[in-house]
Amino acid sequence: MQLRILGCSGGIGGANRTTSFLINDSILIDAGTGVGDLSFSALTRIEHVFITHSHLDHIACLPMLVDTIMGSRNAPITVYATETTLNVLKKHIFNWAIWPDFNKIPNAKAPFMRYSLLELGQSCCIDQCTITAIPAVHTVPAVGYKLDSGKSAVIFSGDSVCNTEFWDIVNSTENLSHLIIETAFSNREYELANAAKHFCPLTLLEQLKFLNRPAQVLVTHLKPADSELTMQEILRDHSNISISRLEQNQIITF
Ligand SMILES: Nc1ncnc2c1ncn2[C@@H]1O[C@@H]2COP(=O)(O)O[C@H]2[C@H]1O
Repeated sequence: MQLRILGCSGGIGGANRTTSFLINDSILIDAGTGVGDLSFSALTRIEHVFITHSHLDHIACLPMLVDTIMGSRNAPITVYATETTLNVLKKHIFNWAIWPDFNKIPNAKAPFMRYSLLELGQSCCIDQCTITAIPAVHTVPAVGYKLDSGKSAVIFSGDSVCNTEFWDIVNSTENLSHLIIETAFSNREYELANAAKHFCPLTLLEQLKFLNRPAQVLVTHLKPADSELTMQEILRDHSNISISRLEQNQIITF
């Protein structure tokens, strides 16, 4: 199974694309601006979109994805998220003002897009990949995802400062191969990181002390202003962890 990183930046500009990961051809984890680089035919193969939370950098391409492929698929595209996140999408995005309600187009019985509730702790198995919503702590209700092929598992923190339950799940995942974890800001933005409920290297490395499995740690969601500095601070101060920057277009086999 392949996880392709379409975007993993905390912002835009130049080659930066915001969070979106593609599993094989058909499953998206978040729909940030990285989705926009896919070819039209690759877009039409997307069937399932799992959303971590409602922030724009994680959903920016969802409305245009649905509009672009609507006439080219026989089945609706399914958007999975928690109830709160689905309600935000319904009320604030697919509300006819920001974007048409593709859950009612061409008609409510056979729409181009349907919603599927996936609550915290729930799993969904698609094409032999089990996707489980795991706890996240952010400024809006959020989840991370565990992606398990059976052979190995990748855990994605989403936008989150971690909590005990998160580490319990990470540490009890016996086949864990990769942990994708966010660090948006450098240490000089310590206060902003705390206010925005993101990690900076200081808080990330404190939390990584709870990791007791030999997984490859991949850092995501670096804000462009300080991305180099943030990685330097992580690499300078970490100890005994296999840690590197998650790269756009990286392919993780799991
Ligand atoms: N007080 C704040 N709380 C939350 N986000 C903030 C705040 N001030 C600035 N931001 C920015 O708003 C962004 C919203 O998306 P992010 O969570 O990726 O990152 C957040 C920060 O970069």
